[in-house]
Amino acid sequence: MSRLVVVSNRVAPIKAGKVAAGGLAVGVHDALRQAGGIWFGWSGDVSSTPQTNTEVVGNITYVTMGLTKQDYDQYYRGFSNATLWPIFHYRIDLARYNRQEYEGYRRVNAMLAEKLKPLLKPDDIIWIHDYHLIPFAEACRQIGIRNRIGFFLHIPFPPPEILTVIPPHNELLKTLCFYDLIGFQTETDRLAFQDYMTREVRGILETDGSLTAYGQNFRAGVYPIGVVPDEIQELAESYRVRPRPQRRTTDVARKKIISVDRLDYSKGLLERFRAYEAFLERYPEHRRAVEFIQIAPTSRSDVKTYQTIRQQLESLAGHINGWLSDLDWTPLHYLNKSHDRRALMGLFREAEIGFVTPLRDGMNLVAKEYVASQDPEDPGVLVLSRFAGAARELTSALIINPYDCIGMAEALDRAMRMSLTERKDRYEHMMRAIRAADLNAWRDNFLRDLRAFSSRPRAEVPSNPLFTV
Ligand SMILES: O=P(O)(O)OC[C@H]1O[C@H](O[C@H]2O[C@H](CO)[C@@H](O)[C@H](O)[C@H]2O)[C@H](O)[C@@H](O)[C@@H]1O
Ligand SMILES: O=c1ccn([C@@H]2O[C@H](COP(=O)(O)OP(=O)(O)O)[C@@H](O)[C@H]2O)c(=O)[nH]1
Repeated sequence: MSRLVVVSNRVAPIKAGKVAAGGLAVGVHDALRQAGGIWFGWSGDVSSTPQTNTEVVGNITYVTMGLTKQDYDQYYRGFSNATLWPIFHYRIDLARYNRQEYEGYRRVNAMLAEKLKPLLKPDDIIWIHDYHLIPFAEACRQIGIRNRIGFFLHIPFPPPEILTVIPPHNELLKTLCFYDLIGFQTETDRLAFQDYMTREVRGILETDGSLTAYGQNFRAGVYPIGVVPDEIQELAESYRVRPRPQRRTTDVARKKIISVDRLDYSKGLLERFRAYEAFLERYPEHRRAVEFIQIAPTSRSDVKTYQTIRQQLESLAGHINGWLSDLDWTPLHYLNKSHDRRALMGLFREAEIGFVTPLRDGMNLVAKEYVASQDPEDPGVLVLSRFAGAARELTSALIINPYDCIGMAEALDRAMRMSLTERKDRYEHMMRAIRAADLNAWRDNFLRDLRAFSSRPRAEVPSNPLFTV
């Protein structure tokens, strides 16, 4: 069997016990642990003399490299997270474009491809992850790498009307055509991509389902990322059996609502806080009977839009607690610290309601983790945004629209009152969906299709001196 080489901007922490907040790191790590191979990407270090580091842990060889400050600013902070991220999450209002940043993004992709080349064997399968690395395959082809290369987009793919806001959208999307297989989280994302390729650049949808555009023939498919439900169950249970601090006899048993997200404007945190406030206003009978725990580790905190949302959240959390708290009741616990997986799964199991309300999200693994952590005999209720990729599979959650504040408040009230029978019915239905599309299925289906779509002669790739290192 050919070796798997994974390339992603973010590589999960190599040291055991360190927290990887972010679905890509969690999902890819689990997938590589099964198959073994190389994981190649950014170390997270920024310095004037970037180092390459190789470390072997079990069956995974981690090859990570630092970035210069200029590369980091242009490639990661700039084009990836201030242009692509907001636009791919339908937030044109938060996006900006800078031509130097785009050139830096292309340059870093070319540099990474050069660094990867000497590590490759001819029959390696290369699996590239996410929006930071859209031009990676083209950069590989330009330097003569002939291996099969697949790409998985973890975030949504916007409709052409939104995508074309990116000034070099044509040039950028052309580079995607150098992959053999392109994977999306949902059918909506795949269709938006197909729409762009056929309407915008007059690509052809072939009778075998493949696409031809810019002289390249490639495939696009849907591979929803999943979790490993049994492992999550075990983590959640083992957390619960740990001794708990003695409760005071006067302590009230309160229901818990839990949310866990990177602190990102795409996650709908402001709307969620406002909905919780509306819920306590409209249903005063629930006051003191509930507490909301929001875990939101800071993310990309040197990008302006992330600093703004953080300030807004601090102010709103202070406002809610200021007007509602009592000496013996804090309605909202807002924590910026990241937590390890065991603790999170334990907290999910203890919470009666999982409140997952992104404005737009590729998948949202937290939604699946919340369900998989539950006690099957007494499961909690998932309240889930229709705009999370996970809503396509978890149709038995209480589906809400995160732009509808009162609708979310009503869903919380319904979740608080839901009977055990209904909770179990919904839980069992969701668990069937989670098991049917678990993490192994995600990895196996993608790699099966990539292997099946065998290498074939490709059109010549003219090398572009601007992006050659
Ligand atoms: O690497 P960072 O800039 O710190 O950000 C963390 C990751 O965030 C995004 O995760 C996405 O992938 C998840 C798993 O497929 C998916 O459930 C979620 O909806 C996405 O937002 C990002 O796509 C990753 O590249 C980042 O590493
Ligand atoms: O303090 C934290 C916060 C989050 N996570 C994990 O980070 C992932 C977040 O993935 P998701 O798909 O929900 O969103 P993303 O952050 O990738 O956009 C999930 O596996 C969480 O359990 C974690 O381990 N510790």
